[in-house]
Amino acid sequence: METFDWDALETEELSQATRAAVSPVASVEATARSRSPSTGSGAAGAEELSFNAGDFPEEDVREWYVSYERVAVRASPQLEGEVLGVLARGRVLRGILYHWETIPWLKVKLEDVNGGPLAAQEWRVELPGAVLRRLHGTGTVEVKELPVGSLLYGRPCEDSETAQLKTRQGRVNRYEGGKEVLKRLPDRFAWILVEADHLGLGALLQPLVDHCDGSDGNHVAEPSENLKETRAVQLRRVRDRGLGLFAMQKFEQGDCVLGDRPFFRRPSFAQLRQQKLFTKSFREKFEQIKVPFTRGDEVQSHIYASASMLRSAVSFCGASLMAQQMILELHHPPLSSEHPLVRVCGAVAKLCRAQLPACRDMQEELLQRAILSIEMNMFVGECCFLMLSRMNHSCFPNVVYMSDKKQFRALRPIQRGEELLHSYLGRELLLPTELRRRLLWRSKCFECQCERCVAQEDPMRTVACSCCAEMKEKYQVVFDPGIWLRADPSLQGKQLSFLTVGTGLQGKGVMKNNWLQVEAKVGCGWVLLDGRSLVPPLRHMLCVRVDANGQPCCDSFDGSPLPTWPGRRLWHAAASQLLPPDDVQTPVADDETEEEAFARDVLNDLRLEHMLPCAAFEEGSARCSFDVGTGTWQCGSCGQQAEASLLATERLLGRLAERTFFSPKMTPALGNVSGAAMNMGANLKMVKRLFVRQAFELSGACAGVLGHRHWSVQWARLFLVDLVISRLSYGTGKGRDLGLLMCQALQELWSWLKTLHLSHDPSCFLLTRTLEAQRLLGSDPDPDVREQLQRLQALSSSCTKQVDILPLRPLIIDGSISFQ
Ligand SMILES: C[S@@+](CC[C@H](N)C(=O)[O-])C[C@H]1O[C@@H](n2cnc3c(N)ncnc32)[C@H](O)[C@@H]1O
Repeated sequence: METFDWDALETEELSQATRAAVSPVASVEATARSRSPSTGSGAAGAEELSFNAGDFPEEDVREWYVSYERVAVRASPQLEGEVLGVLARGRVLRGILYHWETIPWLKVKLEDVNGGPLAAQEWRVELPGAVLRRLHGTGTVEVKELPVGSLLYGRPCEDSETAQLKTRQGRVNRYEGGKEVLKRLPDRFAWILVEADHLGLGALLQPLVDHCDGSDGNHVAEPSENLKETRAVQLRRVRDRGLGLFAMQKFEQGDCVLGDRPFFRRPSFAQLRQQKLFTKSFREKFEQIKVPFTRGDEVQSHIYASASMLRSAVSFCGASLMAQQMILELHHPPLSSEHPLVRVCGAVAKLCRAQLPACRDMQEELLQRAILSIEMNMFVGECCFLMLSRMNHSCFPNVVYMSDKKQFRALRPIQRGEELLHSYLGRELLLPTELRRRLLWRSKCFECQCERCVAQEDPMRTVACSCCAEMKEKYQVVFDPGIWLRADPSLQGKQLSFLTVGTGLQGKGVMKNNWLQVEAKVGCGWVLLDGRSLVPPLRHMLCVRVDANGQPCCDSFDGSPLPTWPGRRLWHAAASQLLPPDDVQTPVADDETEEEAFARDVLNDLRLEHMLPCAAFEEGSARCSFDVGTGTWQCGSCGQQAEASLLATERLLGRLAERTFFSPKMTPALGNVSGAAMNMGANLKMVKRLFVRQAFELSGACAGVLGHRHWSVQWARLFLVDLVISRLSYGTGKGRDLGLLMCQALQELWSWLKTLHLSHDPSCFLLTRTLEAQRLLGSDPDPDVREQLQRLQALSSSCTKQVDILPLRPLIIDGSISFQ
């Protein structure tokens, strides 16, 4: 789509504005008087139109916004009035409504609409001695002396030792010998036609109304009666959120709700690098910018200055005046905010201004606000919009942004009066509430209050019910020659029967200090599970869990889960298929980082009693839902609460999962990547073997402690799918077995996403992978593979994908392919 050329417009507009501004003020008044102002009737009851400078009573000023594509700002309230500027749809203005021969006009301060804090103002030379100077090398040269009474158009520039006025022609000192040489003239006013029904255009401006959601008994705001809304979308003020966009008509799923043209594009870092702006000393100082970020009782981290902030600073300074003003008008936190991002942007602005010639002339505070504003309002594709940027966020959005078309489409039917909400998050939508809110607070400085974030239950944190599964759990006596079945859970308990090694037992779901209540052929009673709890300890398990086929799932020596335990089975199989045997078995790698060592310790220390029973992994096993308010899990089937200690374990595993699956660590580039490898796609990432092994161990721990429905396990599955797709595409591998693992993981992911009732169809996250899996395995004659493919086909053919939220990540394991 073509971008509107704001620069071209501004040149034209500014030259006209300059002409108007330097012409005598009286000429505007004369024009107005000639149209018999006494015929007008102001919105606030003004009987006469007056264009005198001071006539702008604050009590009559209201907020408006431009609802037509573009509107002209004129020197007088008449269609022939000189055009001083053009405003785009979405601009918000403060002005007073007047009627001029029944036609409504809005009176605005010219400075407000034509540059805002950056606007050039009108100045007059008051005393002799004003000299226009041009910059020359490191100093200035005198151009000419300006006679008393000359009018100038420019902006004060306070950064030099002497206060100056910066005009297009050069600079003029504002004070000489302590006296004011230049005097600023009062504000000028301009006019904008509010409604153009008589021209067949309808409303051009709309009053900015407050939105009432009805919760306080008020009606949902409707368009003003006088000014009928002709647009499908309206801008309103929303409590605690600034502005927001609202539907003025019904939309069906898939309808285009709103499109816009970007007014600003941020250049890529490569483009900036070409300008050789950044010196070594700049870089060093830049890299030191960081501010601590703490939230609640979470571990403290830092917010660092980012390269995108630099790009914002430089591109803002190089943007047209109009674009600069529009950026500053977009929503951003006040500079008084305590949010660390505000301080980081302040430090970046200060550094840029001090060290980059491109930013030297910009006021520090404006630059800080600009960087913040761009951070808050940037869209995919590095664009800023006027209208689209007013859309608020929800983790349960009703519209989705299509970056190729630069428009929003309805994700579901939308009613008239509903707020239009899109998600600022992409794949992060698949994170639990706590993490989503943290991310939004960190990057966009607000506490999300959407229905997903304030819901009592967080389905992302659903875990398997250990109690229910325990009821179905099977055990086997492994201690030779056998153990006693006792009437009570104690060594003093009456001996009921001797159970010989190999005896099968059915768990009753009750465990007390390592004593398990069981049902044996001979009757009910208690057995001790772990011999290590005896005094002196036996250093051996007495009974271990067995799966549905009677196969032991735990090591008979220390009770640790075997690869056959359902919690680990998939991940052990994945590691064996994708990693060389040495990597699966080696306990500690030489090049282990501190972070990796920490993760290993966490996994080793995981308490065995948290490990779920085998039955927890069976189809349809009971689940515990997470209550966000109390931080507890409760089973929907047996009503039992999970152990309180599970919360800390789940948080720890979640933190590791976030680091591991959400932002997989990449191995630094390994030598030269040959042309053949380049064909594999620009985003090919290489992951360390050790990292993959640990990731699978973590996957097993997450699944084994939390069950198959927890978000961390889903991210582990996505990681597995991406690894397998990459392996089947680019490397060598046992295609059939890997293919089966991938198909199963994909199906589980589809079924999980369906249970979440998200706004987006599961295909927005999974279709690319599913189609890729079908393509890669399409020619495999194996009947098991064909059956899996048919299931995937059924999923992919019945979906309504609108966007690709989670693009495929080609992840190559270090050493698994050759670049020769
Ligand atoms: C891109 S702007 C959206 C439009 C903005 N409300 C305005 O007045 O222009 C993003 C900012 O809007 C606010 N915001 C957006 N969604 C919100 C939400 N769900 N809850 C609270 N504030 C929100 C935040 O201050 C955020 O930084």
